[in-house]
Formats: sequence, C-alpha cells, structure tokens
Amino acid sequence: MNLEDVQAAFVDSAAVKTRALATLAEPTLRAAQMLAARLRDGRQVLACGNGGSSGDAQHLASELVNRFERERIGLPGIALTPDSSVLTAIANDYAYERVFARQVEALGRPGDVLVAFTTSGNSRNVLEAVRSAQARGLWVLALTGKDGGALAPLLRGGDIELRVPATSTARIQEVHLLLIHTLCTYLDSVFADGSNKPASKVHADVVTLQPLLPGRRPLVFTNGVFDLLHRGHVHYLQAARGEGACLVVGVNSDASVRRLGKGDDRPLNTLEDRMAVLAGLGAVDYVLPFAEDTPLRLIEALQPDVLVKGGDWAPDAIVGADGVRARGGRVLSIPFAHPLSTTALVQRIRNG
Ligand SMILES: O=C(CO)[C@@H](O)[C@H](O)[C@H](O)[C@H](O)COP(=O)(O)O
Ligand SMILES: [Zn+2]
Repeated sequence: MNLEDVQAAFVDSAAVKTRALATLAEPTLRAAQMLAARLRDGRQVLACGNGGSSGDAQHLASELVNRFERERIGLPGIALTPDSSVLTAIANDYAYERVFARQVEALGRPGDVLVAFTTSGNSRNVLEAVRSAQARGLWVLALTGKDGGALAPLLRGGDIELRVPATSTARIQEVHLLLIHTLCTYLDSVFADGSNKPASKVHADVVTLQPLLPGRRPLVFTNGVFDLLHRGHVHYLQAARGEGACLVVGVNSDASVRRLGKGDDRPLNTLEDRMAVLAGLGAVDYVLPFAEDTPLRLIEALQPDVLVKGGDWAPDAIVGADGVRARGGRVLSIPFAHPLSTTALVQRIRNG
C-alpha cells in the first residue's frame, strides 16, 4: 500500500458518503424522529451486530446512556453485544443464531426499538433478532448495505432500513458511524433542554403516531370537531377511554369543519387550539387531524379495536364501522350524558 492507496481510501469513503446523502438524508430524519418519539414515550433502544457492527451497537448505546455533544438526560440504550457470559451461554445452550434474539425476548418490550447493524443484511443472528423484535412489537431500525440481504424483505411497514449504497463492508460501516452520529445529533436537539417530558399527545400525522401504539391495545378511536369543549364532550371522552387501553381522537381540520356547514364563522377555535385543548384531557392519549370530510383514512391506518362516536349517532351510520367490525372490533355510540351542543352554546352567547 502506498500513499496513493491511502488517498484513494479517503476519496472512496467520501464518495460513498456523498452517494448516501442522496438516498439516506430523508429516511435518516424520519428514523431520528421515530427514535426520539419512542424515547420520549419511555421506550428503550436495543442494538446488535457482529464484528465492527458490534462496536457500532456499543457506540450507539454509549452515546444514548452517556451523552453526545450536548448536555442532556441519559437515554436508555442497551447493546446486546458486550456481555460474554450472556453470549456464550446462549450460543452454547441454544445456538449462535440466538444470541441477540434471546436477549430481545428477555429485555424487549412492545414499543421499544431494535437497531440492527449488518452491512450484508445476512448475519443470521441479526435476522433472528429482527424476527423476535417484530414478534414482540418492537420497532426495527436496520442499518444495512449492499443489497439489504435477507433482512430487507423481513422489514414491515413501520420499520426503517437505512441502506448504504456501497458494496465494501468497511465503506458501509464508515457511513453507519455517520448515521449513528446524525441520529444522536437529533436526539441532542430534542433532549438537550434537560427535559424528559413525555411524548407530545398531538401528532400532525398518523406516521409519527403509529410507532407509539404497539402495546396500547385495545385501541379506541373517536373523532369530532371539538370547537368549544363542553361537559358532554368530557364525559363521552372519558367513557370512550374506558373502553380500551388508549384513546386516539381524530379532529376535523379547519377547512373540513367549514365544509360541515355549521356556519361561516366556524370553527371558532383553530385546529391547533382545538387539538391542544383535547390533549390537556387525561382521558385523551393522542390527538391528530384529518383534512378529509370523514376520518376513514385514519381509521383504516390505525385499525382501532373500538370505534366510538359521541351523541346520537346510530352505530351503523358511523363511518368506518364496517371495517372495524370486519376485523373483530366493536362500534359504539356513547350518548352525551350532559347534552350541550357547541352550536347551541354559541347561539346563547350571541343572544346575550
Ligand atoms: O469490521 C469488520 C469489517 O470492516 C468485520 O469485523 C465485520 O464486521 C464482520 O466480518 C461481520 O461479521 C460482518 O457482518 P455483517 O456486517 O455482514 O452483518
Ligand atoms: Zn471494520
């Protein structure tokens, strides 16, 4: 090896990073957002890989538990690679393929994250870990390379693969380290205010909510305008929450409220304000908007176990009822125990 070879290694590494920029910037941001949302929600990160990738798993865990570039709270990151007693026991008593999967089964809880490092996508113990993680309701973030190997087709809808566009294991690993640091920079920005406040209840889209839902079933969904929150609303939302383990409320966007014909000046409160008020209720776990006339898209994406409407809706008239029932779910109409309508309230205020 001469000086030119050394220079070529630098140039090659830089070229791979430049190529990766084109394909990986957007999914890396999405992965960072998912990771932050889960950590905010009290979930933990497990990480695994072989050889250089085992170092990556430990590198990530150390930066989560300790800190990265800014002062922030410690975050729960566990590398599944460094405990030789655990590794040798599992490899000896079961098989080497099981060394990570067994730990995922022992330590992982629904909603946690598995970060799987494999440049080929073919390490069998990493594949087994991914299968175990999926079976337990963990979200999988896979850092791969080459053609994604056998791991890529294993991944499901919500999972994310960051595949480095290169074939050399070393070059792929060099980008994996960049990805680790980029994820950590994002986590710094989220947690550096010293806060460990829980995940925001308000979501702009179902995509950021989805990762927080594993382990939160039966999932209850309801929807409405909630322009001026009154006692009837609060009572029915509490009753709805009582039907399951998690209540998601879909809220009509301002334009979608205007299309309901409640009056030219409605909604009185903006979508942002209406969602913030709902998020303040203990009964409400998550709030997200829908811009269409009906919340059907949200219902199809969330697949609730219980679909609820407040007031005098006949269950059969509730949008999405057929799909929920077809999946074995329940559809309920919860009458307002305190029948106050926002429209009537507005009228009374206007009339003085
Ligand atoms: O660090 C290196 C090569 O740069 C090696 O230790 C490399 O990580 C090992 O060969 C691994 O077993 C490769 O596994 P994988 O990336 O294909 O999952
Ligand atoms: Zn290496």
